[in-house]
Amino acid sequence: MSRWRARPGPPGWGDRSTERSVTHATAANPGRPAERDISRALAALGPRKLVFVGLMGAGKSAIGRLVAQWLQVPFFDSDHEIERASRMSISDLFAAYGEAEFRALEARVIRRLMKNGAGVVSTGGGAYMNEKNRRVIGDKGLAVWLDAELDVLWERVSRRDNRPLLKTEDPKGTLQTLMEARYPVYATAPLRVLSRDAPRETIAGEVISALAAVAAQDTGNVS
Ligand SMILES: Nc1ncnc2c1ncn2[C@@H]1O[C@H](COP(=O)(O)OP(=O)(O)O)[C@@H](O)[C@H]1O
Ligand SMILES: O=C(O)C1=C[C@@H](OP(=O)(O)O)[C@@H](O)[C@H](O)C1
Ligand SMILES: [Mg+2]
Repeated sequence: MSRWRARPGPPGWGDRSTERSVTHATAANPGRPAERDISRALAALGPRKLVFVGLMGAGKSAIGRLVAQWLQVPFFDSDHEIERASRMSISDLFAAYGEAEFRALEARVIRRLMKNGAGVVSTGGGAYMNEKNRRVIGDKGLAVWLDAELDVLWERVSRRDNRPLLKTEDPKGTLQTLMEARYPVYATAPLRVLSRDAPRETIAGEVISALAAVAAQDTGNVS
């Protein structure tokens, strides 16, 4: 058994059906899950990073930030870190140096972000396609795939033109091609949550539940 696993809890621990879900939402924290679920999620995470993967527009950056806020752990967005380090926007980086250079920077940033204990990392949509990135994420983190249908992604990404890979004649078709190539790889992530046309708090709450369920499963294995 690895170090980070949760210890057995009191009777009823893991039997979600017998417990009422008490929400700890406040005006400052609308939709925040019950403290019990937050604790379970943190126990499952241990000293690792929760790493959001998925296609552009899935909500990795938005949901990742909210989950980190609820768990009260540090939040990092790999694209933001790349922009900070290079002092360029992702679009300018692609234009000036090309995708290969961006991917090299991305891999370096991800390796760095996976260090130093618990936290949440939102990756850019291409990061999980790199085998080395998947390895470091698997070693030091727990990946959650925000799975979403094409129309949901398209509705979100078409609002802004900050995604260089979509600067094509048929951006929706490009998104679909990326889906076909990438979804089998995203599907190897240990956790999956369906990102859809629902409030951010709903999706973030389902991420917390998915993490909490990891703790419950582990507890079930300890006897
Ligand atoms: N559940 C949601 N409901 C409505 N809008 C959302 C939801 N999740 C994300 N968004 C919005 O969709 C856009 C893309 O989200 P973002 O977090 O940038 O995705 P990603 O990082 O996966 O590309 C942003 O404007 C974000 O605020
Ligand atoms: O899918 C991709 O290859 C990319 C996704 C973007 O991040 P988001 O997924 O956060 O939009 C960003 O890293 C870059 O434009 C490339
Ligand atoms: Mg993002």
